[in-house]
Amino acid sequence: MAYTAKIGPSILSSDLSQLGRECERMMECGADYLHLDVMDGHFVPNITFGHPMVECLRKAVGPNPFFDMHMMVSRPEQWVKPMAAAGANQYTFHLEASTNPGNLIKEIRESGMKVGLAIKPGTTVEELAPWAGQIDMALVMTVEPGFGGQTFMEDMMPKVSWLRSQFPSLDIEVDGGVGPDTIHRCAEAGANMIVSGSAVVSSVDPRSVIALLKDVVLEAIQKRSLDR
Ligand SMILES: O=C(CO)[C@H](O)[C@H](O)COP(=O)(O)O
Repeated sequence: MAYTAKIGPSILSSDLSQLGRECERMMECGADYLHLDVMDGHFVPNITFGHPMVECLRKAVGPNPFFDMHMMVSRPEQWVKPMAAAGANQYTFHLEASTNPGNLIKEIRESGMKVGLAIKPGTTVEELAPWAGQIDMALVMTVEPGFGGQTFMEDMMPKVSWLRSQFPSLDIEVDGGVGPDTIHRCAEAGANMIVSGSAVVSSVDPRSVIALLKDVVLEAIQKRSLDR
């Protein structure tokens, strides 16, 4: 099995005036990567930040933390080069926002970033499937994108199970309402990259929450490999 368990806190729910420090805090608490939510107020009804902020963050936290950019934007092709220059490591765009996913995947790769492809709850996994062989990661949204702190949509889990059965070595990420109460369902379905916002960032003990999430996913991966 090529994939492993990785926990990526979403810093959307953190104190945005202290973003650099919050990112460092998450890494010190055992995060494997950082999930950065870019929202343009058009693709989703909320605005966060863009590449100038990512560039500042990169300078603040140094070269190591892996920046997984979740691009909730209407024109994802517009921000590939600026995000690569700002220090992003992975560029995850929404299938719903792209007119030419094949071309965009190529552009992201050429700019030196890994490629993620996200689907909203209303998009079927079969629509993502034609691109799965060309991407590094599939993101199955487990809330409607736009806001942190929403309720986990368990009915998205068949999408994750299907992807895992069809693409055994693909990184599969879940995002939205994931925490200690919902991680078991994600892990059983086959997700290995876990975005968790409020459950980690607002916890009094983020280190323990990250460790718990990771243990559950590692256990599920181990079980799957024994069952094969
Ligand atoms: O993409 C997102 C919202 O669109 C966030 O990453 C997500 O909601 C994480 O926050 P929480 O774990 O609190 O739901």
